[in-house]
Parts: sequence; C-alpha cells; structure tokens
Amino acid sequence: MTGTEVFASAKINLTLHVTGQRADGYHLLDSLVVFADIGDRLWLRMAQEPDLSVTGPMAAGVPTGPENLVLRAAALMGAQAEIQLEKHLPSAAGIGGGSSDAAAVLRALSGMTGRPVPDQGLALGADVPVCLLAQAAMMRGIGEQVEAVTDLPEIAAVLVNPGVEVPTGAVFKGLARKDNPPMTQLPVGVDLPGLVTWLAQQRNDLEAPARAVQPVIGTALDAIAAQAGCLLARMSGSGATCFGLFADAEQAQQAAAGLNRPGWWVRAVALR
Ligand SMILES: C[C@@](CO)(OP(=O)(O)O)[C@H](O)COP(=O)(O)OP(=O)(O)OC[C@H]1O[C@@H](n2ccc(N)nc2=O)[C@H](O)[C@@H]1O
Ligand SMILES: Nc1ncnc2c1ncn2[C@@H]1O[C@H](COP(=O)(O)OP(=O)(O)O)[C@@H](O)[C@H]1O
Repeated sequence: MTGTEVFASAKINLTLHVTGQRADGYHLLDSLVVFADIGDRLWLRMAQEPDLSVTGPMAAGVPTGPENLVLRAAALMGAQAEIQLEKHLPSAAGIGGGSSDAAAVLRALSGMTGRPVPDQGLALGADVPVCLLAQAAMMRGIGEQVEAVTDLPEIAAVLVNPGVEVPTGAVFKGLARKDNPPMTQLPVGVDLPGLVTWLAQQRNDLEAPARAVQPVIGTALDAIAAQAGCLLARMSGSGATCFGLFADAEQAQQAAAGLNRPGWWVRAVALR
C-alpha cells in the first residue's frame, strides 16, 4: 500500500517503580523509558471507510478488527483511514507494541488533519502518552505525566522475549506491595557506566509478579546476565521481554547470537 509511512519503535522501561494505586485501581508509576531502533512499520491514507491489514513476521494473533489499537487511534482522531500494519514486535510483551502503533497513528493523523491529539491518547492506554513523545522520558502518574530526558547516552542492548505473552492487568494484580519507593534522582549528564550504576540501584517492581505468572522470565534473565560483557539484565514493563545492556553494539550482537533458543525472539538494538 502507498500512503504516509510511520514507524512505531519498541518502548523499554529501564526502571519501573510502582509507588501507589488510585481509587480506580490504576497504579502510580515512576519509570525511566527509552526507545529502541526497531519497531513496527505502518502505512496510512485517508479513506471512505476504516480498513486494516496486518502483515509481517509477528502478525499472528494480532487483532484485525476495530479493537486493534491503530483503528481505535483513528477513531479517536475522528478520521477514516486505511492502515497497513507490518508487525515486527511481539505483542503483550512489555515493550508497548500496540501502544506505540497507536501513538504513531495519532501522530500521523494529527499531522494530516491538523487536529490535536485528545489528552495525549491516554484513553487508548497508559503507555500511549510516552509512545507519542517517542524519546527517552521520565513517566509518572499512571503514564500521563511524561518529561523528556535529553542527556542520556545511547545504549547498546539485547532484547529477549522468551516466547510467552503476559497480560498486563494480571501482573499488576499480583503485586505484593503497591507503595514502593520511587526512583532515586537520575544524575544529570550521566555517562554509560554512571547510568548502569544508577540503574542497578533501581527496580522493576513488576518483575516478581511477572515471574510468578511466567517463570521462563527468570530463565531469560539468567541467560542474558551470563552473556560476556552484560552490564545489567532486567525486565521491561509487565514482561515478558527482558533486556541486557552492553558497552557497545558488537558485544550486544555477540550476546544476541548466544541467546538464540527455539521460540525466543532476540534482537540486538540501540536504545535512546
Ligand atoms: C506496564 C506498562 C509500563 O510502561 O507497560 P507494558 O507492560 O504494557 O508494556 C504500562 O503502564 C501499561 O500500559 P498499557 O499497556 O497501555 O496499559 P492499559 O491498557 O492502560 O492497562 C492495562 C491494564 O494494566 C493495569 N494498569 C496499567 C497501567 C497503570 N498505570 N496501572 C495499571 O494498573 C490495569 O489493570 C489495566 O487494566
Ligand atoms: N496494534 C496492535 N499490536 C499488538 N497488539 C494489539 C494491537 N492492537 C491491539 N492489540 C491487543 O493488545 C494486547 C496487548 O498488546 P501490546 O500493546 O503489544 O502489549 P504490551 O503493551 O504489554 O507490550 C494484545 O494481546 C492484542 O490483543
């Protein structure tokens, strides 16, 4: 399909602290979010009726009806669009695939129609505002407070999804405590060693409940940590995708080769 092409990059929560819960059940977060140089590709154009086709290596199981977040994004913008979505990111994986797709459509349709995006797209999901920004950010509230972080170093990393889907709501429900401490202050102008030292003192509070739902997450984290040069291994979002950080792209690529297991999705990436 021809039309406007947009890119929806993978979102990675380098940290994810759950610091409270609102009366409506949504949790308060304190998270440092970055984006990878891999993602889904979309093409869209205005049409008489909404239409969606989903292709690509990770298309299996992705809804093609009006529940798909890209069609919900078009509806939120009051636009009729024909959309082709080429899925490269695993779904229900803690890397915001659907949210990033929705944000890419909101951004494109806002540009095409001149209409502002209502409420940063929060109605489509807590991860949509940060995906709309699509750059390193501190994310707070339930996800609606996003503040760009412009002085992070680029980080070589490997992403590993051990082939299981994790439903976000179930992981939040499994939290033992909802009132955990927030992140400590991120040092200004931090370099990679300083960032890794700081990250090692932060947490992903959803890791324990996600591992209870899918113990293979622990296997993935151990396998990443065992790769030569791995500086830090953590889970992103509500899982199951985990990441390892490395000093350079060559080490991340070697780690990716070492993590090749049947059914695992493994990619060497740059995070920024
Ligand atoms: C956990 C995070 C961290 O970035 O990432 P993912 O694991 O989805 O990638 C996000 O907060 C997920 O955002 P998103 O996937 O858009 O969530 P939503 O559709 O709004 O909510 C799905 C479910 O997660 C729970 N939820 C989500 C966000 C939040 N701040 N508190 C919650 O309790 C609610 O139970 C909700 O019903
Ligand atoms: N464009 C989309 N891409 C992937 N999943 C989608 C999309 N639209 C709706 N979904 C639904 O959203 C669920 C969560 O997918 P996703 O947004 O990738 O999760 P996460 O934010 O945990 O990575 C999927 O199981 C799928 O049914």
